[in-house]
Amino acid sequence: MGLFDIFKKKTNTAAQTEASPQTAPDKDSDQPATTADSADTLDTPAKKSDSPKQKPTPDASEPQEQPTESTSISGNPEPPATDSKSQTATPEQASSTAEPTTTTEGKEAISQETGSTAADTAKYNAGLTKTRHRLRDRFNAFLANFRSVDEEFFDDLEDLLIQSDVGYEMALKISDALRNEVKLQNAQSKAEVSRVIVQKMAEIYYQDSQNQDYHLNINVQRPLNVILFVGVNGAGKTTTIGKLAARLKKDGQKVILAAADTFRAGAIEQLQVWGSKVGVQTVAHVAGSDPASVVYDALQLAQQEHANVLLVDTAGRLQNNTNLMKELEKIKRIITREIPDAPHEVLLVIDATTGQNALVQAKQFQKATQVTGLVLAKLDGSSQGGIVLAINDELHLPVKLVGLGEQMDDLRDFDPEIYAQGLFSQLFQDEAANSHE
Ligand SMILES: Nc1nc2c(ncn2[C@@H]2O[C@H](COP(=O)(O)OP(=O)(O)OP(=O)(O)O)[C@@H](O)[C@H]2O)c(=O)[nH]1
Repeated sequence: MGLFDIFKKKTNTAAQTEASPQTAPDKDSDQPATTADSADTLDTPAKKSDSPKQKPTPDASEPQEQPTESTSISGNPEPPATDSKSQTATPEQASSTAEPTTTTEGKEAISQETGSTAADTAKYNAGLTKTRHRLRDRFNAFLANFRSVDEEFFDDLEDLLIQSDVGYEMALKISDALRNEVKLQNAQSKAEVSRVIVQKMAEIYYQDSQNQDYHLNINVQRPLNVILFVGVNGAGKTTTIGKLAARLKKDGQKVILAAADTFRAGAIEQLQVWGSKVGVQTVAHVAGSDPASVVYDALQLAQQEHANVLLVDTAGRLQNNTNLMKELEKIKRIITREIPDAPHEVLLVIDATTGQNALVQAKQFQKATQVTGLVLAKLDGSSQGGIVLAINDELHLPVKLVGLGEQMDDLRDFDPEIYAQGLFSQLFQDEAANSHE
């Protein structure tokens, strides 16, 4: 049975949950406290132009020197002194909301193919609703104008795919593959052509995904797993950490959080609130203190307490700020000095609603630091979830986790198969309907 048939079969059997996804709320309104803060912590880059076949170019401002910021980074190898200002929130302070929201997951049968439950599939399908509808609408509009399979057809298809955020390279790859396939299968009618398009998109996507390691590098045998979260302001780092902590704790892991986003007072509190909700300790210093010192203290505590996982939040930063990137390097140096094979993951959190900008950000962060994987947050509020295809294809960076809402239970491991199914399932249905024409 081919991939197309597997998808078709699954599409027929899976519950077609089309629940309206939660809308991503407005970005955290907390403002940085200092002017240096606002200069250093840049907003998400401007939206991409709609002009077709415009290959996305990185933000005009490539990495460049910035004026010295008030918190100078010493060139000396640390260690930062253990700070007496260090505060940790105890699990006992956890409120009655400490437990993750109850789901029926435990009762669900686990798919032998993907290891995911039917509840996961339904969650993905719901989260991908906006993306799927956008793709379907564009796809249908494109096919409504179908006359014949000629060069103009393939040009228009490339435009459609680029505008659907699958990425420039991926769009060309799909259209090239289709040229051959349409000839090979002698597809001429609208129904035949649409079937081949969907089939090929799913196949190319699936092939691409085969070379990626989607698994989070957490090894229970390791004395301590350290995961560093990076990304621009408001992407969803803190929320992802909170949700991941809840999941790991539920799995029996001892987790500690490090509030190394000392740039924004609100960010420290936000992480502490998550720590308290989940029932794990959060190591924090006062706002404005050296983030590397927070990480050092958190490493000490995690080792003393025999924690399994340390999740480190960092300040929202854009990669074109050299000082902030140096700060991130310093954090990494301290981690590696304490635990030579750490950090075990550097996860770049990107906001799925930003479409092509997510790809631009990922490219720039990849240049500046060794990102090992991506978290695609706010997939539920995005109509541009096809960006996963572009990121996979252009950066060869695996998406490891996806955020499908703001609640504790709204984080999932990235599952390429359910993702592709969620993205293409509606198109398959349409293709089936078309075939009756
Ligand atoms: N719908 C939805 N909202 C999300 C998701 N993840 C995060 N959010 C929301 O996005 C907003 C920003 O998330 P944060 O976790 O504060 O982002 P951050 O990257 O830590 O931001 P800074 O602390 O400013 O660097 C918050 O309102 C979150 O509730 C998600 O998967 N789905």
